Amino acid sequence: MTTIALTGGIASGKTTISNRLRELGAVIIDADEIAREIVQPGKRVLREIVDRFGQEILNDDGTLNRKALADIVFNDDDELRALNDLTHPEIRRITRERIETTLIDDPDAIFVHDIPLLAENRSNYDYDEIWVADAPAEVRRERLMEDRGMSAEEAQARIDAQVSDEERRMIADVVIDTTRPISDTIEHIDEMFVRLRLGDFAASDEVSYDTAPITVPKEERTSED
Ligand SMILES: CC(C)(COP(=O)(O)OP(=O)(O)OC[C@H]1O[C@@H](n2cnc3c(N)ncnc32)[C@H](O)[C@@H]1O)[C@@H](O)C(=O)NCCC(=O)NCCS
Ligand SMILES: Nc1ncnc2c1ncn2[C@@H]1O[C@H](COP(=O)(O)OP(=O)(O)OP(=O)(O)O)[C@@H](O)[C@H]1O
Repeated sequence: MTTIALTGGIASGKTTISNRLRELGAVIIDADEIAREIVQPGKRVLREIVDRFGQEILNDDGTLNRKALADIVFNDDDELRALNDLTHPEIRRITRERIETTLIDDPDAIFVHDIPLLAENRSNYDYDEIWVADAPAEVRRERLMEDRGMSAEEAQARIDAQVSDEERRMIADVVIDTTRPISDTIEHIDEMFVRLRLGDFAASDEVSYDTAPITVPKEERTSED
């Protein structure tokens, strides 16, 4: 088994990269997808979220009103922590379960764990390599406004809820520059996948996840963050 963590700030290009890796034969475990599954109507985690945040975060049909919840949690660190405490243990449990099930069927699988909050949570997984999709916050803010119809304030609030680009790069074994044309990024991914198949890992002893800081206070971030 080979395990790769694919992380990056919001709108950094992770999904574009993981779609290509799936085409190449990797098994993708997508944390955002699992996070959506656990808040479907009838699930325990959704009930707990309603108990904590109130009926206002539900749509009329009983599904989660994602924008209403996003407006609350991405503007208040305590509320975000409360949501994370309700969702992250279950996301971690399902992730482990998926890895174990896949391993039974395919012990040689190349796993790619698409995990946006790896640096934030210092998630305790043992990866062969950590790949970071990297684009400056300004570029990602524009993408969120253009592609996802967010206001500048909404986009900035999401970016501010995450660690800086610099902190993410500190835990990287491989940095993937996603400001380049997508075809260049795909070519880079294809080359790295060949390397993985050969079992030739880029992990450097000098990159130590354990010594990376967890956050840089907002006021100390540089404009490139
Ligand atoms: C608040 C919610 C409902 C907003 O939903 P929405 O559809 O607008 O966003 P979506 O889930 O598609 O996430 C998009 C991106 O937002 C960022 N993001 C999401 N949750 C968080 C969080 N808790 N902290 C920081 N960034 C986050 C990530 O970069 C993610 O890729 C949703 O993000 C959520 O339930 N978050 C808590 C679960 C979680 O932490 N998910 C992240 C992966 S583990
Ligand atoms: N070189 C590139 N590599 C990857 N994505 C790129 C590149 N250039 C532009 N993009 C664009 O960046 C946008 C964000 O990409 P994507 O949806 O893959 O990000 P993401 O990290 O999965 O987002 P989220 O954090 O919301 O899950 C997409 O519109 C994608 O087309």
